[in-house]
Amino acid sequence: MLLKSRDIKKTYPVPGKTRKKVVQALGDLEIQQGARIGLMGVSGVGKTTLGLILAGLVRPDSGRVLFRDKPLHRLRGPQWKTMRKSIQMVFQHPESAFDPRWKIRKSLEEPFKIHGLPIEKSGLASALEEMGLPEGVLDRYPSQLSGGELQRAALARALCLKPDLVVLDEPTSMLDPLTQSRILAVIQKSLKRRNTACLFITHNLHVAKAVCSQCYVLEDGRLENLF
Ligand SMILES: Nc1ncnc2c1ncn2[C@@H]1O[C@H](COP(=O)(O)OP(=O)(O)OP(=O)(O)O)[C@@H](O)[C@H]1O
Repeated sequence: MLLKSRDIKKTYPVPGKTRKKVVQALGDLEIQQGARIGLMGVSGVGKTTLGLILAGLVRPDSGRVLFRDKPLHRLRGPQWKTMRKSIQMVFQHPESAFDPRWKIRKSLEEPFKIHGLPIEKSGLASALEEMGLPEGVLDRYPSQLSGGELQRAALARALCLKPDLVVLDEPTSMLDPLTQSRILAVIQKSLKRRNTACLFITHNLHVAKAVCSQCYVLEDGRLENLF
């Protein structure tokens, strides 16, 4: 098993109130190597929170996340670094995922530097090209790209690291329907080629059915199998 979570609970402070906001994902969620798993649920139910926890970016207050059968949030040193490279997340709001002071090239190169991997210049350009973006995008700042272009640059950045799992949080929400269907096809091809698993967070049942072989719904703090 690549990743497994059980009975996740996370609380957030609410400004001006003593009672905290509780986000729960009770039950099991399992992701096998190469699987395409959907996650649906109404707005505010906690899908992004669960995605962040599964990607190792937020620590739950209670519950368990196992990455390759080891407690994810207890990994340290080289094991933590390996997990950080193996699990990538593409955020719903791509502008928050790019440093506004950096050109796209630096943002795409940075993860390679962090993980001590060689940077293939042509690799970056072809990752962008795969997402329908010209190489010239590398020399632009995030503010010089549209929301949809940034979203595609974020997908290129995550996938060119060849992760084992990518958490995609509404990764095509800013794209027009035509580009959306093209990019969804590209995402699926890329996942299949590298046997990359994905957790696909979406509000769109048609998209979930097109992309995923299995889909969970988070409802009233419980994970249920939708299909
Ligand atoms: N950093 C935070 N601080 C305080 N509250 C937060 C924080 N992040 C999320 N929340 C709250 O936790 C709840 C779950 O948020 P989350 O973004 O996980 O939901 P979601 O299902 O992804 O929603 P959407 O479909 O609208 O993106 C919401 O009520 C939200 O306001």
